[in-house]
Amino acid sequence: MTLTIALSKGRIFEETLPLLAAAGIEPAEAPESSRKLIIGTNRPDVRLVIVRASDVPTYVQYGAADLGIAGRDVLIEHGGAGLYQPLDLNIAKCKMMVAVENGFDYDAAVKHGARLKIATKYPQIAREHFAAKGVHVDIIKLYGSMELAPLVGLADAIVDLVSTGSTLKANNLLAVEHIIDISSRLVVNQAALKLKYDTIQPVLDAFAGAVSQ
Ligand SMILES: Nc1ncnc2c1ncn2[C@@H]1O[C@H](COP(=O)(O)OP(=O)(O)OP(=O)(O)O)[C@@H](O)[C@H]1O
Ligand SMILES: O=P(O)(O)OC[C@H]1O[C@H](OP(=O)(O)OP(=O)(O)O)[C@H](O)[C@@H]1O
Repeated sequence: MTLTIALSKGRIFEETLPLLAAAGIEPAEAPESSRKLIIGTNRPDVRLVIVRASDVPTYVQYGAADLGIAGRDVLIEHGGAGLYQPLDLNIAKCKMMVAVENGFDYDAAVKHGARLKIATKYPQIAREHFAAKGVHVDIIKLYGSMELAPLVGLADAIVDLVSTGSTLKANNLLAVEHIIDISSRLVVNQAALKLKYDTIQPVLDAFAGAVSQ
């Protein structure tokens, strides 16, 4: 039975390579240099499909891929329906943060009960965070370049991923609140796990053994 693994290009693909190697899987091509969306491997029974990071849970949910690797951010926004999440892979690590333009008094705005405009690619995470704090917000959904929003008056604050902090710094922004730690997880289609148990379980075991703490 063929095993299909959904991955996104870039950091997740790169950081997944050692885990795949531990399971005896080597991609035949690198997605960065190939236009192909289905990539074979050294194992005739394993193929990779290359999709947008935020589409990985959808492919796995509907069984178009048996396994996938997705960030906790993406999984929370997706909701996780139909997905088994057996393993935190400890890769693509970063933090979900609230950030504002330098000089904006975030604490005062929150204290005064002002209604804040929040630009983000992660509306679910943002909504839950501010609801838990009892802060009223209008969420403005963006698909990228969130850092621009406070600089041009689109939003008071952003909810975005931060790793080194250099993107915030380059745009005169300051992180004011930590929401959650993010890393990527292995996701498995629940039906596939039963039907293809003999193929999937050794891959899960190999990944678990190769996760760095
Ligand atoms: N700067 C970062 N450092 C470490 N991990 C990150 C960083 N930015 C994002 N991530 C994590 O890596 C995952 C994949 O990020 P990537 O940049 O490949 O896709 P994306 O551009 O966020 O998604 P899409 O292409 O679907 O819009 C994210 O979902 C997140 O969990
Ligand atoms: O704190 P830093 O180390 O600067 O990382 C943070 C940046 O990383 C992510 O963008 P990414 O590099 O994935 O660019 P993209 O969203 O345009 O793919 C995220 O959206 C931030 O903009």
